[in-house]
Amino acid sequence: MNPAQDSPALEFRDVAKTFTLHLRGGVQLPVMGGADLAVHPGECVVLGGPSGAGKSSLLKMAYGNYRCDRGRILVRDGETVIDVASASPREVLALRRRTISYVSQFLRVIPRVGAREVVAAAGREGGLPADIALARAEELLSRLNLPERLWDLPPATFSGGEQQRVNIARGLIAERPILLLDEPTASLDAQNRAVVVDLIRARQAAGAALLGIFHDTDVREAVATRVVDVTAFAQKRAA
Ligand SMILES: Nc1ncnc2c1ncn2[C@@H]1O[C@H](COP(=O)(O)OP(=O)(O)OP(=O)(O)O)[C@@H](O)[C@H]1O
Repeated sequence: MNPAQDSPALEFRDVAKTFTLHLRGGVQLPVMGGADLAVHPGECVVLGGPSGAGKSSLLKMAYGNYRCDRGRILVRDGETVIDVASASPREVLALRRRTISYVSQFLRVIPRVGAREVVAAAGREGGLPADIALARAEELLSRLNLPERLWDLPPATFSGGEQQRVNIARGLIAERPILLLDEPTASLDAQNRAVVVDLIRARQAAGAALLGIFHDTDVREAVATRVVDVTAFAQKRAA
């Protein structure tokens, strides 16, 4: 058996995070300490715990948006392992191109770029040839029921649910081995939630490692292979 199959795709080891509020006289806000969590290929680990417990912060640290104060965040990148906690910005950007996708609930809109191109561009950035990226963008947008009349319009004026579907297509088009999902179904109706559940399950069946936050109980039950309550990490934060 290939030992890489058994090793995690993503692993938090003894991770701690305290926010320092510089505009509030440097007030320290400890969020978590001693966070240990491993996500293997083919798993969909769902983060649980009350609002403010640190679920989104864990995802943002794994994506390199937030620094962690202590510990390691190990990402398997092909044959090597990269510690996001100590990686250079250049290494983090390379990981985002090759290895990790992050879907938040909000689309960062690019002015004047149409929805189809927003999605296709994400595919090209992930290494897909232009024609495949375009075809796959169209396939995803139609699967996600985004009306074709909207495909060439910039998503700035789209409804919350329409923007979220463009965002999901953007995050899924490149099929990277690790997928971070921060409430990707928050503004969706039942029909589109079901489509997203199918897309997530397909990525999981293909061997991707998924780590996500889903407040919707039905979605959570449909996709989770394991739920990890982050309250334990919050309890180990600095006093
Ligand atoms: N950029 C930031 N600056 C300061 N504090 C922050 C920042 N981001 C998060 N926090 C604080 O860290 C704590 C954890 O926030 P986080 O968003 O990770 O929680 P969560 O479990 O995802 O919550 P929710 O379920 O409400 O989305 C909160 O108290 C929040 O106020």
